[in-house]
Amino acid sequence: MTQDEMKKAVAEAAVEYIKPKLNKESIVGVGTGSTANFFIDALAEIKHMFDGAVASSEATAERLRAQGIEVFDLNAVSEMDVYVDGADEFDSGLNLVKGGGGALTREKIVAAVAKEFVCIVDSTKKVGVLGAFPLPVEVIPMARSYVAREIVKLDGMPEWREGFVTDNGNLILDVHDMEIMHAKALETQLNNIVGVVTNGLFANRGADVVLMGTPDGVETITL
Ligand SMILES: O=C(CO)[C@H](O)[C@H](O)COP(=O)(O)O
Repeated sequence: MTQDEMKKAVAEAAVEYIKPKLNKESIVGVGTGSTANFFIDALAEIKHMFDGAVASSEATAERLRAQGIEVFDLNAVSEMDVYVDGADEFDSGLNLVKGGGGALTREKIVAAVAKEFVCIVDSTKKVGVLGAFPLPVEVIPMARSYVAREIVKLDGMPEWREGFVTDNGNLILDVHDMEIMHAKALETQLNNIVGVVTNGLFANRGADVVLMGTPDGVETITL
């Protein structure tokens, strides 16, 4: 099975988490990236079961609309049962590193609103210790150098993702050489640096379920 086939399999499995709409509005939170794109394709097949979606990026919003799925402003949504998104890494505690596509802040906001976060990954994303994938940190442009210096004090090696601007008009520092032993604490510590918008650690609100595509099929992992 190729990596793409594993991504497609988990995306299709995630559709099972969409509850049919009963007497209330049913809005699905949708992540960003190649695995999330497979999920959007799978969602399009069951459009009749929900009212619309909240997108975690402009790219996702465009793809949802292209599939005929209505995109809602998060401010107009008071309740969301499920958020489905990929990840760059996950560990056995269902802590995640996300933001390879630069959409981490909106992803974290939509995940925060959802009752359940279903993370869809292929087996290459499973790690013993987070941090081999450079940890993205979204920063306000004028704070870039200051935040980079503060990250160096935390033993990280920040690299400016030059030329990339987030959907929020900010910049990304990718932090290399972090062996993340205390994900929750580091997530908070990075967020406390003035000028940081958010960082790609999803530990204080990690995934509730990870669906992992393997060559033998989809594994469901919960705590
Ligand atoms: O966090 C993300 C985007 O900001 C993605 O979920 C993450 O990068 C995984 O992407 P892919 O599904 O393409 O491997």
